[in-house]
Amino acid sequence: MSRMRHHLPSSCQSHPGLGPGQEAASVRHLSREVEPLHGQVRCQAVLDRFLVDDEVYALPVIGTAGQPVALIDRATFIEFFSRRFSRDVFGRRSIDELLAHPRYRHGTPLVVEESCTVEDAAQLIIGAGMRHMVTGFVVTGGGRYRGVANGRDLLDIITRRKQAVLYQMAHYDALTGIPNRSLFADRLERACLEADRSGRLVALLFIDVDRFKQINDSLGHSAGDEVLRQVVARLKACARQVDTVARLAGDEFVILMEGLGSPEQVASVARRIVDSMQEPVSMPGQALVVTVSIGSVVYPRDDQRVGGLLAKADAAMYEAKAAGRNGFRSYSPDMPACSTGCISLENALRGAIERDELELHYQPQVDLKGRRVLGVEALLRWRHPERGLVPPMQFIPAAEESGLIIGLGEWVVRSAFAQLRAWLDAGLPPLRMSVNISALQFRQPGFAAFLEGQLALHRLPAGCIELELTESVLMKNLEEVLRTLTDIKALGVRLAIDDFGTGFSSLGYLRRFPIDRLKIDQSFVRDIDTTPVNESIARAIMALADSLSLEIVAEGIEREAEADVLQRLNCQQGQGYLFSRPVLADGFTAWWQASMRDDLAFNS
Ligand SMILES: Nc1nc2c(ncn2[C@@H]2O[C@@H]3COP(=O)(O)O[C@H]4[C@@H](O)[C@H](n5cnc6c(=O)[nH]c(N)nc65)O[C@@H]4COP(=O)(O)O[C@H]3[C@H]2O)c(=O)[nH]1
Repeated sequence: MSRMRHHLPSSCQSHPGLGPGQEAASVRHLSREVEPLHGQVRCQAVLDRFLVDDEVYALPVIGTAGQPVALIDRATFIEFFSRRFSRDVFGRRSIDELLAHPRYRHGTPLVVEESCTVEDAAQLIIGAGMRHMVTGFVVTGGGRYRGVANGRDLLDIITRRKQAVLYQMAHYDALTGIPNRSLFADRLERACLEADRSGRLVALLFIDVDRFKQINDSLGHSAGDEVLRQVVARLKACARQVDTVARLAGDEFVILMEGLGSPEQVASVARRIVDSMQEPVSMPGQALVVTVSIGSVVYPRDDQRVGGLLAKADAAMYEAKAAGRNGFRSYSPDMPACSTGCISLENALRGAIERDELELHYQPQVDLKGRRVLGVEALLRWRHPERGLVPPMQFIPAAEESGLIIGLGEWVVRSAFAQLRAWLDAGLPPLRMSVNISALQFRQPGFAAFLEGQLALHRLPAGCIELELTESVLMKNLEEVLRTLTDIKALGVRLAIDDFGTGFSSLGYLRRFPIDRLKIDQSFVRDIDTTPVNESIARAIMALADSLSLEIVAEGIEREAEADVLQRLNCQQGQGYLFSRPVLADGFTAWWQASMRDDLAFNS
């Protein structure tokens, strides 16, 4: 039996795309030492090892010259062994005879040097055949056998790596490199919890660059960007090392100060910032004086609710602006709770259903080969009277925080079901409707009963409905989640995991939960034709879905080249702007009918 040896690519030691502080992980960390067996040993010994040690997923076989010649994986072996005839045959025969069995296809092992990076190992697996994702591979050090590694652990590491890059993108501001609003919100919450325990104070400084719009409009965006970068450098120089300097949006910054003994320290930092701005900002060919207005608030003195602090610091900042800019105000209760620029999203969202401001947009899911419509995803939009069409990511987090998502989510289910009924009544062919369900909605007692009622009300076959859940929904209270999933599944409704790969990606739950489909997150689909690590991840997810008999759909396909790669990887279903953007029901109906006519014309 021949053995495949793979040489370390030159890129092994470092890898592009890693975030700061991330080092290239090697497969050394993945290997488990498993004593190899010899080909002459009886199969009974293999079975004994698998039965005794739950953690062993594959056993290496060593040839006469001491080189690894095969891997016997648990799943295949146990399956063969437990067949009635095999129990006698394999129990008495040698491993060599087992490996000669035509149905035992996992003989040839993939051999990888322990210093190889996990990304390069993934590439090797792709080259050698995805079965190694299930069987694992042999790890050698200096050419000698060191252990075996599990393909799923490899996938886990690559996914976590990708998550770290996504984390950086999701939590840090790209222009200035400082924490963004989301990371700041997280740190603020933790700082206040700590203050409750320690009895110390937390302060927020809300900083707005004066007349920034004019700078941007007159000098251009790149000059505006440079001003913001230099302002950030000064804010950092004035803050203490332990403080968080974050960018909220545009020209709005915030400094979070924790562990304060008295509020006086806040004013002195604010004064230092105002003073530091006296030095002009140097731009190519000119020097520009930039000033800032600052408002501050102290927790718990000014507000005991974490959620109210930012609005109060903002209100204090507006007072500083109103007093002539280039100055500082600390919050006092006679200031309006919310500044003129601050619109309470939560209040505006309350009553959005009654005011008929919500809309569902529909985006098709197609079969990548024939481009026929297989299903449609309902996506929520809020048509705000002043702001226009608001995308869900701008209001769903607030709706989740306030609990409003439960009412909104029910509205989405009712409306999507009614739309599907309307399409069926209009004589259109049945299609699958996917609906996003938030964690809070999913955890509502009686959620499955609500679904059952809506299915009956709209006379829909349950198999036409698919709920899209994010991984985070599934990760808490596993037993309870499993009960709800089982109740929903009992109705016949399908279940999909949205944004697969970006969350916790615990492979354990995939096996436990009655999931039908995985949606490969769009961050892995983006530029898959030119980004090998995205291709590796998509391929690995596909192999995983295949081994667990799950359907798979790729989201966020924008270009033909991306669709081509996905098809080559055997992904059969896709969704994305390439086929259609999410549109209102009428727009979708027209698009759908046109695509059916094209199909007919093509086939006649
Ligand atoms: N760049 C790019 N984007 C594409 C492409 N194709 C689709 N998209 C966008 O990708 C998102 C896919 O939805 P999702 O992963 O379920 O992610 C959804 C979902 O998690 C959440 N959401 C939307 N509607 C609802 C809802 O009714 N209930 C709940 N709980 N969440 C919802 O908001 C997220 C964002 O929704 P949208 O803004 O509508 O953004 C949608 C869609 O417009 C493409 O080719 N390129």
